Amino acid sequence: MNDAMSALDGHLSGLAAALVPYRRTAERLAGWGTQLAWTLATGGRLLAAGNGGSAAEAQHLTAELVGKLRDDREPYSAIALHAETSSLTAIGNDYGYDEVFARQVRAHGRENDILLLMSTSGTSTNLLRAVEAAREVGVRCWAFTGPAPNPLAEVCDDVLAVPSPDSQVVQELHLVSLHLLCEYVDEALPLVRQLPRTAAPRQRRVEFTGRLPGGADAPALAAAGSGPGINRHALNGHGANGHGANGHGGNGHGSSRRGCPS
Ligand SMILES: O=C(CO)[C@@H](O)[C@H](O)[C@H](O)[C@H](O)COP(=O)(O)O
Repeated sequence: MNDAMSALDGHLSGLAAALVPYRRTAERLAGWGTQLAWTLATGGRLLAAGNGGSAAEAQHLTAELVGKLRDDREPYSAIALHAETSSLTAIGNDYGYDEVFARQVRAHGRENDILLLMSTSGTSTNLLRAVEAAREVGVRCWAFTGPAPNPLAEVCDDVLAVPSPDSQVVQELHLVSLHLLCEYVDEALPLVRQLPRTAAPRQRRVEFTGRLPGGADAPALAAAGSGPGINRHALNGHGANGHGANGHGGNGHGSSRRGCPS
């Protein structure tokens, strides 16, 4: 057997060995698809990031959502953070490479958004910092990683950990996973479009302690029934908005799940 053939056989046998355990862990993608469809259909956004080969995968995913997977549908908001080259280089230059995603999460992330991080090792510091930033702004975190346990898997809300010791195989199954995720999003969209739109699009959580522009304060509005579950910690800078109140306060962990059909 020549070298080319042994590389071929070695690679394919590594891929084949990972498929059965991958099949089990990938079952979670159907639920992720429903949650992501709900997020996107209610004005939320997907933020995605990775380094190197995983950056290309993250960018592939956002392209499927902003464009389309297969059939025509409305475009959805999805940003690959590493592809923001001027922001990436400026933040890297001014704050260090560990901050390149975290600062963008603080800038773009809103409640009801999802951050999907891709990493073969699960140890990249800039991704771990991005999770910390997501906690601050109430964005839910998912990760595609290599084998668990790993640090990124530990800190995210959910993880798809590809059970292969080969980072190339991990990346290849991440590509399968992002395609599946988009398939599940497209499947779920007709269903979630029928649900009441309870989320406020693009709303940043802001601590609010003073009076509203109209003169009333938040507890008075809540007592008057201005919005079910109104939460003064979830008010935006323009006054009360009952749609943005989730009743979870500032826990930063999955607080964007209000009404989500998970
Ligand atoms: O594509 C590959 C290896 O397959 C490389 O470019 C790889 O993505 C880079 O070394 C990354 O920096 C690895 O980061 P991570 O996957 O461990 O988070």
